[in-house]
Amino acid sequence: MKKEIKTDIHLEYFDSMNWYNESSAPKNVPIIDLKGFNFDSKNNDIEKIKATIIECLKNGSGFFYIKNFGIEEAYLSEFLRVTGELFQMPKNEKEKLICPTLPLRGYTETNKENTALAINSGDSPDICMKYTWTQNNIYPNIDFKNNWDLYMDKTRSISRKLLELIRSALGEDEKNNQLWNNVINGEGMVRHLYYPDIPSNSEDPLNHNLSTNETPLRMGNHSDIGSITLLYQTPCPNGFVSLEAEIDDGFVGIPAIRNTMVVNIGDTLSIITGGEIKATKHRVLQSNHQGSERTATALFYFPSSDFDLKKIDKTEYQGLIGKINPNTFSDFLNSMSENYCNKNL
Ligand SMILES: O=C(O)CCC(=O)C(=O)O
Ligand SMILES: [Fe+2]
Repeated sequence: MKKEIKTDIHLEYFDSMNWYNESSAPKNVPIIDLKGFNFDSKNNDIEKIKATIIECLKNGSGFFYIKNFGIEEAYLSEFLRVTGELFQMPKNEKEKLICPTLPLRGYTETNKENTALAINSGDSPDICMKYTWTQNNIYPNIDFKNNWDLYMDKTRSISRKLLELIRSALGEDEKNNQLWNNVINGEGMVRHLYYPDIPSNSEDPLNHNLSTNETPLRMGNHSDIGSITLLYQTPCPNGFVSLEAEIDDGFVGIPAIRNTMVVNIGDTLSIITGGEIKATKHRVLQSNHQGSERTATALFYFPSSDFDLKKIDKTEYQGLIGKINPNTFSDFLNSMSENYCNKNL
């Protein structure tokens, strides 16, 4: 049955946001237009798109934008409105959506996770609230559920199609590579991150950056662990560019460009291609000034739960796996999730 989602209510608010335009995309981060794009047809555009993506993933930044990806802005604005309401709920109501058991899902309070620590690439708690959608979800109301189901369906299907393109561009056999099949027939996890306006010099108890001289961060430098990530970000009102990708030994700002999503590759895909394509690290900066509230909605696409880690040299995942010795990707993911919370806070 087709789900009806109300739209357009929130669009005016979108118009007032401080979006960047396409000319602000960094030079090594191409914007790929998927307009009218039929992922199945064999036309020139597909070849051009494949070539641009592969060049970017092999020799470029590993980050690209997509536009005209088939999700209406009116729907996205409604999705963000419904989701924003969750974060505005009273603390005790939000706490009812905290889920202590696996799989990782539901509401997560700010500073409770430490992405960088989880993958051994630093120690910097995530200064954002999160809400996660995967299986056996807990949610505030049916309107919310419908919006999130749809977001999951749409972004999962884009991810899958992009992965099919990448596989074909790499010349991989469509049938016989079981690891690739498990990657393509994967599962999604959607996480919405709400970064409150906590400038790096603020006395807010959630600001852990106050005493450090290093670059103030609200998420430490990391690569994603799945196969591909699609990120829909909204801009900071003060114009601050918060997301940065590590490109050629430096960090490059990835601004929120209206009507685009950011795409990057995770460790799993890098590993199964023998490092041929890269999982670019990235981090999220904290602003020195007020007006730095932002949101990011990530679809992490993971291989199917039976993706056989035994077929992969586990040293490839060293640093992530730690003491655990998982056989399948879902064991791996669950162990990562368990280790994810910053128990020192
Ligand atoms: O907030 C962002 O823009 C990026 C978040 C991110 O990298 C992640 O959750 O893995
Ligand atoms: Fe990430």
